[in-house]
Amino acid sequence: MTATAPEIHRGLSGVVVDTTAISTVIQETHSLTYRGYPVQDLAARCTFEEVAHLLWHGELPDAEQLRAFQAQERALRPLDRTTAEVLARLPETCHPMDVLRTAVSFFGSEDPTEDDGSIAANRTKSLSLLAKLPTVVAADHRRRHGLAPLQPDASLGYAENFFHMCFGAVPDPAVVRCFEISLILYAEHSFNASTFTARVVTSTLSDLYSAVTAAIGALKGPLHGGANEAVMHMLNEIGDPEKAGEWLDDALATKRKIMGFGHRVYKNGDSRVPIMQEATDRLVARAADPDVTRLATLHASLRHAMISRKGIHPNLDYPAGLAYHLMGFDIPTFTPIFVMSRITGWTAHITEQLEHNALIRPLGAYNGPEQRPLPGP
Ligand SMILES: CC(=O)SCCNC(=O)CCNC(=O)[C@H](O)C(C)(C)COP(=O)(O)OP(=O)(O)OC[C@H]1O[C@@H](n2cnc3c(N)ncnc32)[C@H](O)[C@@H]1OP(=O)(O)O
Ligand SMILES: O=C([O-])CC(=O)C(=O)O
Repeated sequence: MTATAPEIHRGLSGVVVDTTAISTVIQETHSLTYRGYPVQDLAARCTFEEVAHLLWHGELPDAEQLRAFQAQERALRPLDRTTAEVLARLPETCHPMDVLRTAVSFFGSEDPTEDDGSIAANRTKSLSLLAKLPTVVAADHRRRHGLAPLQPDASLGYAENFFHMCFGAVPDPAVVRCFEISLILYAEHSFNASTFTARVVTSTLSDLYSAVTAAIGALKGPLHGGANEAVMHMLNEIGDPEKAGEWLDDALATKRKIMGFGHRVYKNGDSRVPIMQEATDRLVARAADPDVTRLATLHASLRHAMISRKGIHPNLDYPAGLAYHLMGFDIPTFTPIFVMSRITGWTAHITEQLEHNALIRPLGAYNGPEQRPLPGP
């Protein structure tokens, strides 16, 4: 009697592994909700801090809760001297995602409550990471440009403070708002690869820092968060809007993946793209610069060509990559900004995993050699 071959779901495609109350991606209607609220409404009406509270606590904060949340986040922003020294010793060629991964791992080693996995302890750690990650990203951004780090400014909101720490100035509120919209859109996306990674690590009852460190590693890859950087490299490679179609034909002929396009869940368009594209278009209009207009034309031409040639739509990384460039960030900062936002979703999932934990351990269908004896003697 031959055993029936197991059904294999490569890449876990289409597999439902657990329930979640944090967000849902409805591919049929291209919609996304966080705790039931449509993401486009959150992007239109909320601050990133309110969305972080929503993801962690299940509800938007009232005025008093928001004040307390902001005060705690602002107080936790500075890095201690040891962390700053450790990060300053990393090679200057080190990718900022490696800097962040090291920073989170180091935060864990310094935290005497590292192994306390209670909800209360994990909330404190999550807030501390939310507050400190921008300080790390901004210090590293400045280091790449030969500049000394700037201390966080507790009078500024999350998004404004990040600009201040990177550039020593806060831009026009319209630019800050576009940035904040990107943070809201990047905050959470159900069982994506990095969140699933965090849940796998958490399912072994390992600590939150280990789960977040692993999630950063998963996000770094160009098939996931690293795509927002790859988008900008690709636009630079094409250079000329006139060449978009020809470049795409050559790339597709060599089976190259076009960065910022396609999605495992959305097959007819990512629900977040129209909101981010509108925000990016506002940055383009505001710049009123021929080079920016050229870049935006190239961006639009490639999008149209990809949809018409392959029927494959852009994902959030496509407009976000261009937006971050227009805001003045260098390319290696793009995926770390994604981390500054997704830390909210990851840590909400870590809590949810712990509340109903089951060790995550799938099976593999073995296709190696039959059992055999070791070579003699
Ligand atoms: C925030 C985020 O993480 S969003 C994702 C960011 N990643 C990217 O932008 C990287 C580029 N995109 C991709 O590599 C893919 O679309 C993924 C990894 C995101 C999704 O991949 P999957 O769900 O596994 O789809 P899969 O790779 O099987 O694609 C199905 C078909 O569409 C093609 N396809 C999908 N995306 C692309 C793309 N970006 N460029 C070219 N072809 C593509 C595949 O080649 C495949 O074609 P085939 O059936 O002829 O072999
Ligand atoms: O859901 C996914 O697979 C990837 C994604 O868009 C995200 O993590 O924001």
